[in-house]
This record gives sequence, C-alpha cells and structure tokens, in this order.
Amino acid sequence: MTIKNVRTQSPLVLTYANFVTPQFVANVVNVIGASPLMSREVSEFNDLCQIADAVVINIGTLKANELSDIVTLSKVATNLDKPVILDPVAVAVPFRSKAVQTLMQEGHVDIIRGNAAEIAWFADIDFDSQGIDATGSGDVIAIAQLAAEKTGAIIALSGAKDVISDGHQTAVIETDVPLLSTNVGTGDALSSVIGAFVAESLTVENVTYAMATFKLAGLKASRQITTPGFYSMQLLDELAAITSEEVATFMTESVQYL
Ligand SMILES: Nc1ncnc2c1ncn2[C@@H]1O[C@H](COP(=O)(O)OP(=O)(O)OP(=O)(O)O)[C@@H](O)[C@H]1O
Ligand SMILES: Cc1ncsc1CCO
Ligand SMILES: [Mg+2]
Repeated sequence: MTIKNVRTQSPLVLTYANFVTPQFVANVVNVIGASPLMSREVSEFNDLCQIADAVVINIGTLKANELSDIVTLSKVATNLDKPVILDPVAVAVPFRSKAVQTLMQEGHVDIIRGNAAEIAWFADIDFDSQGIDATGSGDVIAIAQLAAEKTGAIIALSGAKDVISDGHQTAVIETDVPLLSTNVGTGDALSSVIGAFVAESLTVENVTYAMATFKLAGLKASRQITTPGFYSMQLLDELAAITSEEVATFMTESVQYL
C-alpha cells in the first residue's frame, strides 16, 4: 500500500504500547494519515480487533501479569485475520526472552520489527546491545534471513541498514541518518507505521515500503534540523508532507532486492 492509499483508506492501527513513547507513536500514525488507538484492556480486545486493520504489540514495559493479555490479543487479531506486528524491545533480557517465547508459542506473530540486536536474538546469534539500543556489529542480512527462517515471521530489522526478509525474499535499504537512531521511540513508531502499510496485505513489499517511507522522512528531517529535540518534531512534519512520488524515487535509488 502506498502513502497515498494510507491517506485515503486511513487504516486503524491498534497498539499495545509501552508507557514511554505512546504519544509519539500516536502522532506518527496520525500524521501519515492512519488512525492510532492504544489499549491495554483485555476485555475490549475483541471489540477493538474487529475495527482495527492491524495490531502492534510492544513489550517495552510489559509486566508479568500482562503476558497472558498480549497472548490473547495476538490470538484475537489472528482469528479475525488482522496482521500482528511484534516490537520485541530489549528481548535478550531474560524476562523479555521468556515472555516473547510464550507469545510465539501460545499466540501468533506475523511481523517482527526490531533493531539488529533484537533480531539477532531470534536468530540465536550474539549481538551487543545496551538496553533498548543495538551497539554491536554483524552481518545484518544473514541475521534477518535466519530470524525469518526460525520464526516464520517477516523480519523488519532496522538500523543504518534496514533489512526486510521472509527468508526467501530480502530487501535492503542503506541510508545513514544517525539522528533517527538516537531519538527514543522512532523504532516503536516505525512498528506501528508498518502496521498501517500492511493493513491491506501482508507482504515483504509493503513492509519495505513502510520502512523506506520512514527512512526518507528521517533523511529529509535531518537536512532541516541537526539537534535531537526539534528533530522529532521535524520528522512528524516530513511524514505528514511526504508524497508517493518522492517515496517511489527514493525506493528506486535506495532499495535493493537481493
Ligand atoms: N544509523 C542509522 N542510520 C540511519 N537510520 C537509522 C540508523 N539507526 C536507526 N535508523 C532508523 O531509525 C529508525 C528506528 O530504528 P532503531 O533501530 O533505532 O529502532 P529501535 O532501536 O527499536 O528504537 P527505539 O527503541 O528507540 O524505538 C528506523 O527507521 C531505522 O531505519
Ligand atoms: C526507554 C524504553 N524503556 C522501555 S520501552 C522504551 C522506549 C523504547 O522502546
Ligand atoms: Mg526499539
């Protein structure tokens, strides 16, 4: 789905958010022309999944007694044929590892969007991290492909090199924009943006389009603003203004299918 279609169809993205970044995530979903909705109340998940076009589960600030809620949310969404995107924040930390194992075994996830260290955990490859950030280096293409094979999910690995893979088809977007990585919550927002773009159909192409749109907006914002505070505001403005034509040109120049 193109950004133009997102604006005309305005998909509703239901996000089980962390308590750090929900305002930013909601604003990002809103400025691309989709509709944000956040909930953590299990008794309304059925009603909300009926009206949602995609469901995003972020484990950033999950508590033990909420684990069964996200399992339920993933099952309800899947039964209604709505795509489920997992954002596995700091998944290598033991409580989070166990939570994600349970979610994957008892529930269902279609797409996993994380930084290189988070995706490396699914591939069973060591990759240095510091809390929410990937700090190491490695072969991110191999990591994404292996994670896709092991999980059966479409992998959306973000970083200086974005890699999107279902284990068969792999796309790479290589564009360095350091301000994008240092702003807390850009990854969380990207996960919900992906939700909007796969609302119609769950494909590697649509995930790639979402990642490219976000990266291009980040690149344009970095040409206007070089300090972190106003940068996140500029990113919202660039996302609001970005056109299908610009995204198409950027994709021709910067997206490589392997
Ligand atoms: N060095 C970089 N150069 C260009 N883009 C980057 C870089 N690092 C991250 N990005 C982009 O920043 C966005 C967020 O990805 P990132 O990998 O930082 O997520 P994250 O670590 O989950 O973030 P957070 O936890 O703060 O939400 C993506 O669009 C990604 O492509
Ligand atoms: C800083 C932080 N801590 C838990 S979630 C989060 C936001 C980035 O995902
Ligand atoms: Mg993150």
